Amino acid sequence: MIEEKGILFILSGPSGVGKGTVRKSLFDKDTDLKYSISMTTRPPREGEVDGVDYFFKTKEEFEDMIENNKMIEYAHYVGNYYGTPKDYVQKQLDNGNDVFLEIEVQGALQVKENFPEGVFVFLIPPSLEELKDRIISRGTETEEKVRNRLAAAKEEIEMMDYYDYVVVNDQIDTAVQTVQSIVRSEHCKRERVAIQYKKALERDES
Ligand SMILES: Nc1ncnc2c1ncn2[C@@H]1O[C@H](COP(=O)(O)OP(=O)(O)OP(=O)(O)O)[C@@H](O)[C@H]1O
Ligand SMILES: Nc1nc2c(ncn2[C@@H]2O[C@H](COP(=O)(O)O)[C@@H](O)[C@H]2O)c(=O)[nH]1
Repeated sequence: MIEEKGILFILSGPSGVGKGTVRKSLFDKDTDLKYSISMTTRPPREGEVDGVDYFFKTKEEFEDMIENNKMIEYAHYVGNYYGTPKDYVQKQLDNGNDVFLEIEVQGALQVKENFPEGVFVFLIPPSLEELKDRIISRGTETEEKVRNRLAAAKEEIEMMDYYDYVVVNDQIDTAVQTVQSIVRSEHCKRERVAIQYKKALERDES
């Protein structure tokens, strides 16, 4: 009997490109995916709920998780820690469920080392001007933070070659459909491989 593990999908890209917007819209359509809620030391924004948007932790709590090897990846991004707790992701994958991470680039590259079979999707903005407008119009960051996030964005965009897919988030509906097609086609691909593998085993046994 072959245990079929779930697929790990990683959506990454610069701050403000629309990762959260795309992910929420995708989850409205694709209920089979499991979203891994990240942990962070940044304070909650207005309307954000602990355990829904993030697990909000103190620096000490976060560092304790790191020391106890309980994170799949983590990054220190523009003044705060962000990371993916290990237990939930591992359990879902072991149960055959597909898991979706929405994380920044340093973390995605760590995941690639430990889960090279993951599917890595990079979201890019139509232009840097549009990226700046999106971060500013969201209204969540101070001027200094916008500057820091844009500086990080320029370095992050250079890393897109490490990803399996690059999707331009110009029109939101098109970007969501593209990510949904990637999820579906990767799923079909793995199912096909599993079927071929089972057939090969059956042939060997007979
Ligand atoms: N295709 C799009 N066209 C225009 N505006 C968009 C588009 N996609 C997202 N936005 C807007 O851009 C802003 C940033 O989007 P969002 O918060 O989803 O980005 P993000 O990549 O998740 O950011 P962060 O990494 O900082 O969490 C939001 O105000 C969102 O409504
Ligand atoms: N490496 C990780 N990055 C993460 C994780 N969760 C979110 N993020 C990314 O951090 C930045 C900033 O997020 P914000 O909510 O303060 O705007 C953004 O790019 C997120 O995608 C994580 O678990 N690991």
